[in-house]
Amino acid sequence: MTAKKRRNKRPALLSHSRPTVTPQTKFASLSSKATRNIIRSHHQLLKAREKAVAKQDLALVESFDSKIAANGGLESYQLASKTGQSLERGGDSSVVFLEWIQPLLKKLEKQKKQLRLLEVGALSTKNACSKHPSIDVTRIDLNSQEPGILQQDFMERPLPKADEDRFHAISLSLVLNYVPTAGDRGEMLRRCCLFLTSALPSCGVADFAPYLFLVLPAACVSNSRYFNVERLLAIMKCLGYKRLEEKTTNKLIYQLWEYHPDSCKMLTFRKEELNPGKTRNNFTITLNS
Ligand SMILES: C[S@@+](CC[C@H](N)C(=O)[O-])C[C@H]1O[C@@H](n2cnc3c(N)ncnc32)[C@H](O)[C@@H]1O
Repeated sequence: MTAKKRRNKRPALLSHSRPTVTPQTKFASLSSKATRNIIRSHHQLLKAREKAVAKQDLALVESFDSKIAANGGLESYQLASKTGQSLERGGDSSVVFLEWIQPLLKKLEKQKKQLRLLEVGALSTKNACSKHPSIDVTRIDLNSQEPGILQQDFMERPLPKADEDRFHAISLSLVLNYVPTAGDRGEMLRRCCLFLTSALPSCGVADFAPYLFLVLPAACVSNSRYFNVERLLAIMKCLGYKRLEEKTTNKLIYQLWEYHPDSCKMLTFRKEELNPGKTRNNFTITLNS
């Protein structure tokens, strides 16, 4: 086997989190590499910072903060991610969500009703779900890029007091992999349950169950030492989610889950080696019962 062929066989890295790029201009391919580098180093610095936080090493935390800032911080990371959303870089993930819920949207459209969607980690007010007349989108992000995006940490969003404050769907597109610790990722999935409602405005759909739209870099589930699709299914099942749809590309895995609160179970999932291998990444999600 030639060296080139061997290189091609190497498993994907987590940071290569965007779908394959159609060959464009020289400039586009250069900046695709640049955006990947920004995304990768931001993720690496965040993870290293989190380890320093766990060790309570304040000097080290500060040094990582300076490095993150020197790299352009969350702002540069968001710009790089936005470039990833552009058409020539694989596009807007909400298009996949819309395709999957098309039949429901048609019914809502006929009745002039709307689906309430919470988009966590929103970078734009102009993506496909924002343009759909039957979707009322609430957008939040740690760092708002536009007036239509509320600057808010989902983990600190006040819990709903009434059903009108809950949503028929939540989008977590490339957000969970941004969360630096495995336990916080599990808590984010659990917290989504508290914001979901099955009380859809009557539009001829019986037994509506709310949705969670999840997008992750494919390598999180296909090439992690501590995680795989079976583990994701087990965690989601125990939280009450049932998988409806799944699509995998070279770079991303998209999933549509339906939430059924009655099927929740209290189980613990710890970090454990599931796929040994030197070239694998360390992504995982843990859950405490
Ligand atoms: C890679 S970008 C994803 C953007 C977009 N959803 C997409 O699919 O391209 C991840 C975004 O999630 C946001 N984010 C991460 N954790 C969050 C949290 N706890 N609450 C709100 N936003 C969060 C980050 O600020 C960042 O802008």
